[in-house]
Amino acid sequence: MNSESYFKERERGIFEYILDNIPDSITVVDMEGKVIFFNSTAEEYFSVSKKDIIDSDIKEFFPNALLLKVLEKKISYHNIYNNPRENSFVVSSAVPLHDKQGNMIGGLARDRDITEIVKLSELLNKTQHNLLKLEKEYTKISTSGEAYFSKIISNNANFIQIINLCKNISKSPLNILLKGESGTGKELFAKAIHYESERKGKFIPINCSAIPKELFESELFGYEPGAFTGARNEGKKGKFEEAEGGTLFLDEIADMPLEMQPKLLRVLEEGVVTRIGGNKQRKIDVRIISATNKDIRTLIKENQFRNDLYYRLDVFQVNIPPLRDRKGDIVLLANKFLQEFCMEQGIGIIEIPDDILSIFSEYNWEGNVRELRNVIQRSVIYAHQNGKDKIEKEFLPAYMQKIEVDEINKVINVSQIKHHETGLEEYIEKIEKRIIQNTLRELNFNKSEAAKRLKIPRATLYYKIDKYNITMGEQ
Ligand SMILES: Nc1ncnc2c1ncn2[C@@H]1O[C@H](COP(=O)(O)OP(=O)(O)OP(=O)(O)O)[C@@H](O)[C@H]1O
Repeated sequence: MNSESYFKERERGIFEYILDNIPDSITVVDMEGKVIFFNSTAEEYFSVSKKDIIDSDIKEFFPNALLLKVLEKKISYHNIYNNPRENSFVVSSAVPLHDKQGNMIGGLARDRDITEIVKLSELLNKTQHNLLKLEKEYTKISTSGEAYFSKIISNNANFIQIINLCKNISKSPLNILLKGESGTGKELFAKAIHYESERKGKFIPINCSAIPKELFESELFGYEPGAFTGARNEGKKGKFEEAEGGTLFLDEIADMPLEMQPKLLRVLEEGVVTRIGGNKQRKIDVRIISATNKDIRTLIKENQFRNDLYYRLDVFQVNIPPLRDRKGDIVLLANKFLQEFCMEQGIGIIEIPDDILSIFSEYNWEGNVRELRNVIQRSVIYAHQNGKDKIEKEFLPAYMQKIEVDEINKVINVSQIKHHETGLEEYIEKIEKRIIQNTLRELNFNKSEAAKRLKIPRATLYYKIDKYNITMGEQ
């Protein structure tokens, strides 16, 4: 072999090596359809060996090969989807080959295996389908009564009783009056009762203190086309109609204008509404849950609220206690909100140290759970911005920072102390022992100084040191 043909042969070797190692299959045919090149990837794709196919007619192996069309029509084909074998998918392109003078001398086909992509896309379709199913399930569950009641958390026995009571009455058609300070969770209760009731219609909330007096009637009962200037041409459904088959939540009911009250009473008594400007009576099946933080009986005495309406609304009364009367819930709720916000912000859990919990349990919480939620949200943001993993006093609102915490509260979280398995006496003795030990240690085990500090006779101190088996000196 002369040197020129040696180099040509070598070049061809390198060229073949490259083509054998690309992820696409390559097939080259001459004008008669004889296979003159078939790379290793093609061998794998089509399970045909080079030695069998080279110099053979491509028709014998692939009667529908795209290359046959190229030879016949002398044009290129690009990205043709092909399924040559079961469970095997390729995208093929085939082009004519020309010599330097522009004469067609054969064709080249390139096939890209997309089996994995097709399988992944099938998997994605299946996953999307399942996700859709799960989304539907989730919507069903998350709007169920159980889901709503599980949002109301408490470890206060009285409060838990109230939750259970509400669950029990939710399926009855009784109108309910929820009484409680602002932010105690009245709306949360109203929603939970509605969803637990399994009433088919919607839950429609309306805040009586937020609607201008003049618009009240049209908001509640709706209006017919052209009922008044500024009315919509097509008329409008009122909240009663929107809540058909469901629940109408009248929040801040005490703020219902006096002149509206007899109209509401009539609807409740007759079970029909008539839109403003119309005379068609529409039968309605709506359960009313109302809520107030005012004492309606006082308003009745002051002629600000109608007695007869009050009795229609207050068929069943639920009193929701303020947060300050269920101190144990403060820690529980604070931690729940903390977790929620940290998750929402995508940050690690921030701790609420005991001294902050002591401030929380000392504070009056006029704004109840809503205020607690806001304080936690604000503190988490400040802690995160300052790169802290704990809530510090300065992250609290200024009015809370001023709160002086009771001495015992500082050491132990009083609101957390409850029945202890050792029994009261033994528990108190443990605390007493710890106080004596700490005082002695602080005073370098000087007993007479410790007795003075603890304001007990020396003999009593000796007795207790003996009783509790307190060792003198650092351990
Ligand atoms: N026991 C509870 N458990 C969990 N979250 C609660 C609880 N009570 C109230 N919340 C939350 O506190 C916030 C205030 O509750 P809600 O709006 O129901 O109070 P409200 O009594 O209706 O207030 P207002 O009288 O001002 O309308 C809401 O974010 C609610 O989810």
